[in-house]
Parts: sequence; C-alpha cells; structure tokens
Amino acid sequence: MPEIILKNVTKTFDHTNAVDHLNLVIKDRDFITLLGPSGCGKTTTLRMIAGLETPTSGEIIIDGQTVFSSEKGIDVPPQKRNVGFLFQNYALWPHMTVLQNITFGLENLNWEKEKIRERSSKLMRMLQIEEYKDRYPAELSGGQQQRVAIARTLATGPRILLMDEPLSNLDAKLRMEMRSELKRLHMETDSTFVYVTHDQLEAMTLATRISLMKKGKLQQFDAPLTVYNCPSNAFTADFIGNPSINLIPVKVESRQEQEVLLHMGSASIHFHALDSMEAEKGESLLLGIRPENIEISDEGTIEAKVYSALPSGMETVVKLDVLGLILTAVVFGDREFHINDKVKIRFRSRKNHLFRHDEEGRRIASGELD
Ligand SMILES: Nc1ncnc2c1ncn2[C@@H]1O[C@H](COP(=O)(O)OP(=O)(O)OP(=O)(O)O)[C@@H](O)[C@H]1O
Repeated sequence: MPEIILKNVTKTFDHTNAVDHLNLVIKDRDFITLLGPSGCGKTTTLRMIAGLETPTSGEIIIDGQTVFSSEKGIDVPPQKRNVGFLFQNYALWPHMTVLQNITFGLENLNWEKEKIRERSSKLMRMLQIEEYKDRYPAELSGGQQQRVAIARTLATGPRILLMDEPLSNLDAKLRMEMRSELKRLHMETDSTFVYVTHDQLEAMTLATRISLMKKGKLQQFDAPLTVYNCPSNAFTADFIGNPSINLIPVKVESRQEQEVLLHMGSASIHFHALDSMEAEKGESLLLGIRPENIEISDEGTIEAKVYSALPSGMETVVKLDVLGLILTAVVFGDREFHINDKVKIRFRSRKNHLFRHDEEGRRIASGELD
C-alpha cells in the first residue's frame, strides 16, 4: 500500500517557511495535484517526498516506512524510496534511441534480457511509442519525447510517481492529449501519482484530490468538485474556476436566523443560508457568486449594462456593470452581446457563498440569493 503521509512537515529557507507544518495523507492509488500560486511550496513539498530536499522538521512515511524523521534522525536517500520522478526538463539521453532510453535503467539494475524486453514492449504499447523505438530523441515531437520520458520513469516499476509540471513545455493541444494519457496511465499502473502544477484546470481535470497551498500552508485538501463547490475560504474559491468567482464586498443589514439581508453595491439582496451561520448585523463580508450563477435573462429583476463580451464559440464571458459593480457572467451557446447593451440579470438558485472579509477569508455559509 504505497500511502504517503506527511506529518507536520516544515521547510525553512532563509528564516521563511517555504512549507509550513504540512499534514497530508495521500492514499494508495490517489492522483494528487499540489496546486497553488508561484512560490507557495509545491516543488519543495514534492522534493521532500522524493528525498531531494531535507525537511527542517516533521516526518514523512512512504508505504509504511519512515523515510524522514527529524526527531528520530532518519533520512532515507532518494534511490531507496522506490519513487519515480518526472520533472519539467525531463532530458532524454540524446545519443540513445527511444528503446535504449527506456531500457537503460533496467540494464543498470541487471534485469534479465527477456524481462527487459517484456517490460519495454508493454510500456511502449501503453504509451503508443512502439513505432518510434529506433529513433533518437531529436527525431521526435515534444509530446512523443514526453511519452518516452514517462515510459523511462515507469520502467523500473515505481509504485509512486512524482511529477513536477511535466506538461508545461507542450502546446495547449498536446497538453490536453497528455492529460488524458496520464489519467489512463494512472488507472493502468495502479500507482500513486503526486503532480505539481500551478494550472487550476490541470489540477481539476487530473486529480482525485487537490492539495491547494498558499505561502507554504495547506488551504484545502479535497476532491476537485468539493473544492469548486465548497471552497474552504475566499482564496480557494478564487483560485479554482475560470473565469474566477465574483467576490463582492457586502455588509449585513439585518439577520433572521438563516436569512441575511446584504447591502451590495447600491441595492439590498437576500441570502438564505443552507445551514446555520455566524454573521452579525453591520459585519462586512465577501459574497462569492460563480459566473455561471449569473443569468442574463429578460425575466431578471436587476438591471445591468454590458461592460465587455468575450465570445469563444462554446460560451461567452460577459463582464457586467451591475449596481455599480463589475461582475463576470458566463453565457453558454452563441448569444451575441455588445458593449453598453442594457440587460437584466438574476442569480441562479445554486450555491453561492459568504466569506469573512479578513486575511483568512473563511467560508461561513453557502446558500441561495434572491
Ligand atoms: N534552495 C532554495 N533556497 C532558498 N529559497 C528557496 C529555495 N528553494 C525554494 N525556495 C523558496 O521557497 C519558496 C517555495 O518555493 P517552491 O519552489 O517550493 O514554490 P512553488 O510553489 O513550486 O513555485 P513555482 O510554481 O514558482 O515553481 C519560494 O519562496 C522560494 O523562493
């Protein structure tokens, strides 16, 4: 069971915590993405799991074995952790063919010839690179090289594969293709994948669970749709989703049990919380409305003006001037909008969120608007 457990793992560089008391349990066969803005500690976390970076404190357990413990003085070297790495600059050996690149590691481990042949054939079939086996890396496209690099990493059969932005050198179309290859590969190999990315779409589409970090601290560790629908705070709500959620400063005008009247822009709006919540009269909060929850419709009751419209075929992102605020809506299909068009909007009765308007920005309620 290649479960990875991080207990209170901290890494300090120059008096700042790149990773700050991180606790994670990555389950067997999970596909975890480590996500967050530049400098939040994703790569450092991955490198500490790999054994390439020594934590300042904490404990790391892989497959039941303690591979690092500051207290017990344990630090197992990378080659003894039975993990495979795939980094952004995955340099293949240029003077070796595809086949030689894949089999080199196995020959070094003194595998039998027949076993090497079996393993390399299986991997090349799985990654659809059999026809290139005698070519040199320079004779392959970026995506083909990437697949060879994956095959080479998987050859020795690591049950844990650590990847740091492995698709970032590829163009958008290839990246999309490789994402589905990686998902299939994850299923076929029964391995545990840990994948670093700063791209929220990549994290959403690949992961079984997303670990979202900010300034070295874990913000949320949940399934992608849970992070999307139930963000733990305003930061996670804002980081996940494209276009981003609308985060609107509001003030509580009055409150009756689970219903609050919010002052928003130049108007008031009702919010019905699905559960009990803590909000006090006069309190400043942030109201989070996903762009798909703003409907432009003649049946709407709130007047708005089109500030800009960005059609992309399948959908149009429409920026609206509403009650003196600029809000983003998404309209599916091929409706046309023009700048300064007068429209009406209403909020869909789906989940909207209220967050504290402070540094932590904790979600205090989810509910409906009218
Ligand atoms: N060897 C080092 N020496 C000093 N500071 C470092 C070192 N490695 C990382 N850091 C700092 O630690 C923090 C976390 O870096 P890390 O590379 O883990 O971030 P990241 O989330 O992977 O960022 P990116 O998406 O930009 O790669 C950053 O502030 C970085 O400057």
